Amino acid sequence: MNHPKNEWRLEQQRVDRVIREIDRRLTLLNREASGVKSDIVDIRRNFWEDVRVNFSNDVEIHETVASINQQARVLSERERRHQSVQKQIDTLKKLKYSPYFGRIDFTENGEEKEQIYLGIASLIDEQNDEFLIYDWRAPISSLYYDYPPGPARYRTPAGTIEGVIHLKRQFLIRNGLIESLFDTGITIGDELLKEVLGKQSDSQMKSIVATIQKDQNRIIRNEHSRLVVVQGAAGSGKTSAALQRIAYLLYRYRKTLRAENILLFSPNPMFNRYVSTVLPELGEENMQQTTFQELLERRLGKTLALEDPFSQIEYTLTAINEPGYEARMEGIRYKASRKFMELLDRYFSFLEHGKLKFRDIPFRNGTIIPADEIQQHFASLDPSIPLTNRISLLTQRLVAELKQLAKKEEKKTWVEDEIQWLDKSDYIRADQQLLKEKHFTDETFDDTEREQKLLARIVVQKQIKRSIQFVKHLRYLDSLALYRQLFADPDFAGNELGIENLPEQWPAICRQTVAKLDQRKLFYEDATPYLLLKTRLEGIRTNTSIRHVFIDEAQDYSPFQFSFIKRIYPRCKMTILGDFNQAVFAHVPVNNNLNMLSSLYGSEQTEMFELRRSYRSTCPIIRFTRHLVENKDAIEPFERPGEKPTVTEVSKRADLHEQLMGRIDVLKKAGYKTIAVICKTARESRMACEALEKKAPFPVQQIRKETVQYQPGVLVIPVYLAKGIEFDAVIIYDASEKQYSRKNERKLLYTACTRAMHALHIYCLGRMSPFIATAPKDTYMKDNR
Ligand SMILES: Nc1ncnc2c1ncn2[C@@H]1O[C@H](COP(=O)(O)OP(=O)(O)OP(=O)(O)O)[C@@H](O)[C@H]1O
Repeated sequence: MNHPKNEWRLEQQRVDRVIREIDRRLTLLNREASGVKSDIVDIRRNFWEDVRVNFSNDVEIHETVASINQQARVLSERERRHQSVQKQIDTLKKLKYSPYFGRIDFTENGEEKEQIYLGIASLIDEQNDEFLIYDWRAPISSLYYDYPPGPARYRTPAGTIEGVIHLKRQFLIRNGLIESLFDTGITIGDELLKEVLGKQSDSQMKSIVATIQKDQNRIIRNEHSRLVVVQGAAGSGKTSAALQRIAYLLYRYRKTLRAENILLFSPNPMFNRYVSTVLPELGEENMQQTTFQELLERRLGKTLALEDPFSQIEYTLTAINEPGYEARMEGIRYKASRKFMELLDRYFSFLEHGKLKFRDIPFRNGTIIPADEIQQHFASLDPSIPLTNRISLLTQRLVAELKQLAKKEEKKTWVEDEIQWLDKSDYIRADQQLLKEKHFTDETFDDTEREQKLLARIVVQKQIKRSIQFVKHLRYLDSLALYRQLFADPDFAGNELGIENLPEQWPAICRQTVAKLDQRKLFYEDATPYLLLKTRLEGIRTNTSIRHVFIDEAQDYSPFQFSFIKRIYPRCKMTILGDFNQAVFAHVPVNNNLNMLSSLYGSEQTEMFELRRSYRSTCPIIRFTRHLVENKDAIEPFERPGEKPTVTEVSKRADLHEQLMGRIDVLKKAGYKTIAVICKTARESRMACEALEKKAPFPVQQIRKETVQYQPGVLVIPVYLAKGIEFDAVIIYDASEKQYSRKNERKLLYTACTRAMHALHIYCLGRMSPFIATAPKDTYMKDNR
């Protein structure tokens, strides 16, 4: 819609007025910040002068401690104030650059018309209490995202407010100047969105605050469900909605919720960095981020070498001709399935009525309580007591026994030898103890003997402490041996647990698992089931400080993994986002979907959302990529113009590399900032990178699983590491039928192609993949060389 010049001028005048107000505030806040800062410097410099220090007796010590605490409190109050002022300054600076992005004129029924301007934070004119800017998260702001002009309503804590929107205006303001201004009607084509999406990417994700879509807004503002599940097409804004939702929750619950109470599970370490600028852009601190692998490593400790998911996927894609491959694949799928969960349940019941496995309790270089003695103690406990309670009782008993045994040890000769190696501080401790007991007179025979006894106790305590810790941490319980027992005899599950329908290759799966465990290594697929068994026996260390968990790329998680996360964070709400068309891990069944997640908290506590419209790629790219999946109708393109993807078949690898170089050159000249050559595996990626590096007059970045950050430019990456990330231009290194024709490779190819924002070029060494061949011919341009 065109705007009369006058209208534009009036809006710019308002921007200028708001910026003057921001400047006034900034001057005041900067003054306050420097005052508080000099207070802090003064307090730090004079800390010890202002504290009264006297350690001459108990009363003085007490007063000294109180005085130090008082001074520390003053200091930390000033530091907090400084942080808060600094945060306000940072937000105001962002507002100064771009005060707002939207306006609605709204008449609440029975009230006067109001102009509402939306930005990343609220700003009130202190003279007349007028809202110059409304925070986009304020209740009234939802009108902007939810309705076109016409009747509209929004919810507030006090009830629903109804009225009419007369005008909905979008702005692009940079550096205080209005660059564009659109009024949106009911028409679909969203000019601002087109403009935003048409931009080049860099290596960091952006906030979508100005153009949040209605269906995304429902996810962002959901407050009632314990579990929010989002199934969304590639590029439909799942990650974006998740990050905006975090910002929303931080605003909505600002009195009780902090960024450190929110945890995001990311697909890989590079993704952590990729999304890390979104919340700061909105004036919020970043939530905590982790990967499931990090969680496993923290919980498993260093006792076992754990395979990572990328090594597992690399194996599944490259080891097809190796012996044992089929068994391992079947094992990966089975160990992630509900059937295996049932098997573990039965095994747990079996253990409740049978024997556990124990380790000897160590003391010095030997054993103080052998495993079979622990087994006897355990057998003597009443079997009707629940297993975990019996384990607690056993632990108490063992600790008591260790204390008894320690007394006996004090009399042994090794103790005398060790007394001479004690520290000076141990002698002082013994002397003080004697003094305290008021038995120390002059040098008497009795006192020397008492001192020897005390020193003997100190020697033994130092050693026995380790054994007691060993028991208290339940390391005497050999959970790994119990997990191993499941596989040690392939008939065990059938005969002892009554499990039918074991996988066809169960004996081979058992052999592989045992062989791995005996090397003190753990396949990735064993890690979560093993931890679940371990925690059911030993109890679980829960984390109650986390109140919201977000899981992105959730299609790659198994039911075991969701259960495990739920057990660790028992109090939290969860937001789970995924796309089953991008399930690239071998454990995910081909026809998987996220509906099964409703069983996690029950359907009444769960809300499911679907995002169909894909924003990342141009319309021609989406028209092509949606044919790579089976449910193409669940993907709708956003009308952004661009070139059709190209598909080129070449017969020789040398020609392929030649062609890639030519293509990269054209893309660079066209101004694309991030150009990714996407390979199927890390192995292919290494080879491609070496070949390109030899020819390229520019740097080529090879992305490995350890990579945490990439720079704009040319990069070579295996598809499973590109999850969640996007690039201006994507080149598929080799999409031939050799590479992508099995069922599970369809989703891999779809994931790779959907990383492209503006340009997609597919190369095939030989004939193209059947997944491409079945796409309508008019959705791509074919180029035969
Ligand atoms: N409402 C929106 N306004 C502007 N840009 C948007 C919007 N929604 C999504 N986008 C853009 O679309 C792209 C894809 O978004 P995002 O990465 O959040 O999608 P996704 O569903 O997580 O994708 P994938 O499943 O492929 O990882 C990003 O560049 C994002 O900024």
